[in-house]
Amino acid sequence: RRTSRLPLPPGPKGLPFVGNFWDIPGDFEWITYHKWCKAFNTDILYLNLAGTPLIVLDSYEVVNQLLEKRSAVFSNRCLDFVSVIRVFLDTDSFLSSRPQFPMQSELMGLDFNFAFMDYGPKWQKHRRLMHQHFHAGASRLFLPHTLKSCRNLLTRFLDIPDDVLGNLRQMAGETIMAIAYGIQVQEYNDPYIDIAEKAVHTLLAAGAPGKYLVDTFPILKHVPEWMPGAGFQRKAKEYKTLARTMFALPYSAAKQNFASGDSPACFTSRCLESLACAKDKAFFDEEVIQNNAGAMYVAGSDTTLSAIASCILGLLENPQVIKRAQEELDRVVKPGQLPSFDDEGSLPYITAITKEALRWRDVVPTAASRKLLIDEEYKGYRLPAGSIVVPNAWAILHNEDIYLDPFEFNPDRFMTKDGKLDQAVFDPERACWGFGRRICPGRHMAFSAIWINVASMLAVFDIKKAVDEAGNVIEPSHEYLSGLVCLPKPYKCSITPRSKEAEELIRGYANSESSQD
Ligand code: HEM
Repeated sequence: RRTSRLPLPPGPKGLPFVGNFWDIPGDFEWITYHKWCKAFNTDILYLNLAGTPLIVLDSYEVVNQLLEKRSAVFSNRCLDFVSVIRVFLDTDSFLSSRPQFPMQSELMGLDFNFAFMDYGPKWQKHRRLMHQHFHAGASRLFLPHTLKSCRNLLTRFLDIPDDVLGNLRQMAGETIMAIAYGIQVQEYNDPYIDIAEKAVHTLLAAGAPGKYLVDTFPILKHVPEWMPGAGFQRKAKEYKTLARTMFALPYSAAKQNFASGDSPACFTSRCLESLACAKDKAFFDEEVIQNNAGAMYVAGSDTTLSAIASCILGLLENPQVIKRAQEELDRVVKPGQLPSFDDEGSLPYITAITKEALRWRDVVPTAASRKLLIDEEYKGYRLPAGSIVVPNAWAILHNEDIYLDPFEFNPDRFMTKDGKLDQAVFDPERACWGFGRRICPGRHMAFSAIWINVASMLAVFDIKKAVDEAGNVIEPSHEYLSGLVCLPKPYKCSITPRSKEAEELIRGYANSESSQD
């Protein structure tokens, strides 16, 4: 009752009925959210999406208070009757649910992807299994797969130096197919990667709140497919088939390999093995394994590709960073060898570059939205139950009070004068993987993949801006595709071996691998 008398957070005034629906841009909306926050001098913004409240959290402080430290917020009011009930009912989940958009959950039938699932026992089952295999220690068991596809990437850059995004996409797909299913994909036109790519792009396209009109006006879900303007119904049907095939096809191949005893160590084989154990049977089943493996491709392929592609863009603009990184690599990595994960502690500058890439062009700028389950209060404002809550990670990672010149790619910001990682600087990993209970469970694996690929590419390649036939430098456009995951548009650059020895090193590795196969 008390909360209902409080004012809503500030925000632009909307029109009757539609509210701010037409004010929110379809692309890069997090930039507009941040501008509004500045204009209203607030870090918590209220928008009205034709009746559905949308709340933007624009600073680390507010995100931390609401999504991470809820227990602290509650301990301030520990005698409050409602708080006590919440603790008993585990409504600690009050901001851990996802908004359910009719396009995704009902029409596309994506409830089997746990990244989109509502908080509850079903989500917990999925999350627990994923955590078991991907926490900091466990995910190290998959590093050999990550290393192998990284080294294959180096060979691809020798053979097709122009196709930056294509090569990175193949590397990311190869890594996940090996880790999730133990499948070694084909070098070109792999059927598993092809179907997964199609499905992922359609899923991510439907991921942003309000992308489809039916998300704002759910009544439209009853419009029949044949009606003019019902294109979304046909799209949804097409996506549903794609996504289901993507989840089922590689899983059944992995299961067959497991049954024939021909399965390399991977997530699926490990889970199937432990399913034989009665204790594990109680908390997961085959459906959970299949859903988790499929979610890995959806959540882990374009994200990893985007981070490395952005990193290359940052390096192209800053040749001095490449020079400093190569000096470090030449000092640490023994001649005739490629970087390995054992070198991580001795290559702080490569770690700084990886962190800067994750900060500079934040891959998931609005993390992933949440649904507020109960009326809440923050700094004297009322946050109504049912609100879509958008944590603006981009605003945190580009906050001038935290980072000097936040739009510059500058890994040196993470280094101390004596060449160590500066622990005093706000770590972008506190925002780029999301927050609280829904924080990215693949973050350890993803960080390792980005780190080893950046280290290895810099160790053996010179990376420069491309030059056209007349000798003019081709400036990369720095254009991005906006979406739940932000991806750079294809760009040109020059990636050439640093020396004859570097080329031989890459080829030598590829030859030794193929003789082992
Ligand atoms: C650069 C790479 C990556 C980035 C930037 C990234 C970022 C994120 C973010 C921001 C979220 C939303 C968190 C939230 O709601 O607060 C998320 C969720 C998720 N990520 Fe990642 N991710 C990456 C790679 C991966 C990889 C490699 C995997 C799998 C192996 C993965 C699996 C997931 C899953 C399953 C979720 C949903 C978690 C849930 O809803 O409980 N991600 N990720």
